[in-house]
Amino acid sequence: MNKTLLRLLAYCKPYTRIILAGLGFLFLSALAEISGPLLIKYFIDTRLAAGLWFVNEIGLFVLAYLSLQGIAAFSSYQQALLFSRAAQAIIKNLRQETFLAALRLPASYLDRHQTGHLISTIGNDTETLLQLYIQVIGQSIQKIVLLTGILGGMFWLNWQLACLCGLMMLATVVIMQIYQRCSMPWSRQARQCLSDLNHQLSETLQGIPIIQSLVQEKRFAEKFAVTNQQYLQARMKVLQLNGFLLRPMIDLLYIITLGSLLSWFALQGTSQIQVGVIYAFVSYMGRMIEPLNELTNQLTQIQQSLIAGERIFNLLDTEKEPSGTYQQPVQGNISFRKVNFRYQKDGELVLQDINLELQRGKMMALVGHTGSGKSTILHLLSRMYQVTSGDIMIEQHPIKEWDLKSLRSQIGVIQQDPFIFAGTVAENIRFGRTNISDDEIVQVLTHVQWFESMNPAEALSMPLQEGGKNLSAGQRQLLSFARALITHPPILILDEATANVDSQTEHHLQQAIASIRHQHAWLIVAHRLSTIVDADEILVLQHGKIIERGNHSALLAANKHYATLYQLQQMTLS
Ligand SMILES: Nc1ncnc2c1ncn2[C@@H]1O[C@H](COP(=O)(O)OP(=O)(O)OP(=O)(O)O)[C@@H](O)[C@H]1O
Repeated sequence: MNKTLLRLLAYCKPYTRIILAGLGFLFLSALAEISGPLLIKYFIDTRLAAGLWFVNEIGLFVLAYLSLQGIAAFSSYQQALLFSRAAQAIIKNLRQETFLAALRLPASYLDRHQTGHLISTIGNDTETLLQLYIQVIGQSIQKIVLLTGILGGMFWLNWQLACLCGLMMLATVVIMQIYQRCSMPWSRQARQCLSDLNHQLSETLQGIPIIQSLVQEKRFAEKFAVTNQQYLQARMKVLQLNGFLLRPMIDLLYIITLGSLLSWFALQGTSQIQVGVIYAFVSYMGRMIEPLNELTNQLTQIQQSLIAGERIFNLLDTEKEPSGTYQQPVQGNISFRKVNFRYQKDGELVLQDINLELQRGKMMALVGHTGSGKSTILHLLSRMYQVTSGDIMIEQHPIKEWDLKSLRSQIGVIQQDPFIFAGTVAENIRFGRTNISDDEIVQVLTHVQWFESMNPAEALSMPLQEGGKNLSAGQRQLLSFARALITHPPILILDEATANVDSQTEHHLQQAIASIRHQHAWLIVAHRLSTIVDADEILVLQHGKIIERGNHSALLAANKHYATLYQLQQMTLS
């Protein structure tokens, strides 16, 4: 059996009871369906053909037949209900598992995969699987049981004719296999197109302001239309294969079998074959075509689900970020030893031979041209990526041996463009850390000068829109400062953290930083050199290498790269 299918079926385990109850109803429904024609056959052969008409008996036969139909309908409804219940619960678990897996994806994975594709997997693919659980577990089993029962009933009536019908079913399975082979690539393409559509949608929605300001709506609409068309073509191809190959072939088989049966009956004459048998066979053939048709219809759906399952398992099987077990309160002692790093395995080295030492109470600044590798050093320290070679030591312990959660909770990161979640200011600062009190939040907001721009009484409960759209870029940075500072992490990483605030606010922030400077180890990236002149050490980076190091006055005295950069900025300012 298909590996993905087996793995998907394993998710049914916690719901074995519900599924078994569903199976019970399913067998009952199939039994009732199969018994109907046998009852009529018995009535025709033993009563009708023999001319025995007893009104009481006819009433009993009618009642029995109607009861069988009632049982079949009720059981069928119950089994559908039970299987749907199990399926919904399984999908809920699977969606949660996929979301959790997405939350733990390493940064390197996110670099290589588009967000829209992930949304598609968590949203669309799990929903597609719902059909698999309802149809495979529920309806397909029901149809297969029903077909097997019908075939059994046929064998009991006449084995030669039953063989003929069995051959028809065998031929149907072969046709289904061929169909599956032919349509699988198109089904796969359809899912990929759907995923691409989601990706384009998410990217476009995020970029609407820039698209509108550069008047690029038409180009984006055309790009979307191309993928949309490809999706339609792939879906149509599957439908065409279904309509032109699968359905006609099965219908043809059915007609041939039915024709053969009728010819057989005509040749044999009613003397040799009871009329009841003829009725039962024709009735069974009629009942056979419906589940066969439904099975073929479900085949496309099942195929889509298997592809969706493959995509979900690819996400679930993605290697998690490796984490060590070492845990200890961090003091703020950091060292980089001969660190080399590349983002992609076969990519260029982005950092080469990086050596640095930083202690609590000290401030180190990284400066250099755009793309010189400053942010990458910060990413490595917060263990978003692993070094290619060399070592990063925290408290004399290799960073790879640290427990990731413990390490990250002791590092505060303040970014240039921090992400703000929809919620209140207080919720964004607290960020799930329930031990933080409102007073502490007010304290930290005062510290970062937040109340300069907002009334303290309203600030905490102020609702923030998704991405902090109702805040200025500077306010978002202040909020990010508050979020990082509130837990007093021993290590603080600032990546262009004051780039968006005005000079006065920046001055206040500098004062705030100065007042707590001795409590943390600071690693700061700044383009505005005026903000880092009092750093204990400044590293100047170029093409991933440290080309100069020293404090501000030493670097000015050296009159090299840093001095030129500084003088250029001073000239621009004046
Ligand atoms: N996720 C990534 N995948 C691949 N390459 C990356 C990735 N992030 C950065 N790079 C590359 O690594 C190099 C260093 O980037 P980095 O962001 O560290 O530079 P930076 O000095 O911080 O630049 P800036 O001052 O513009 O922020 C650049 O060439 C960049 O293209």
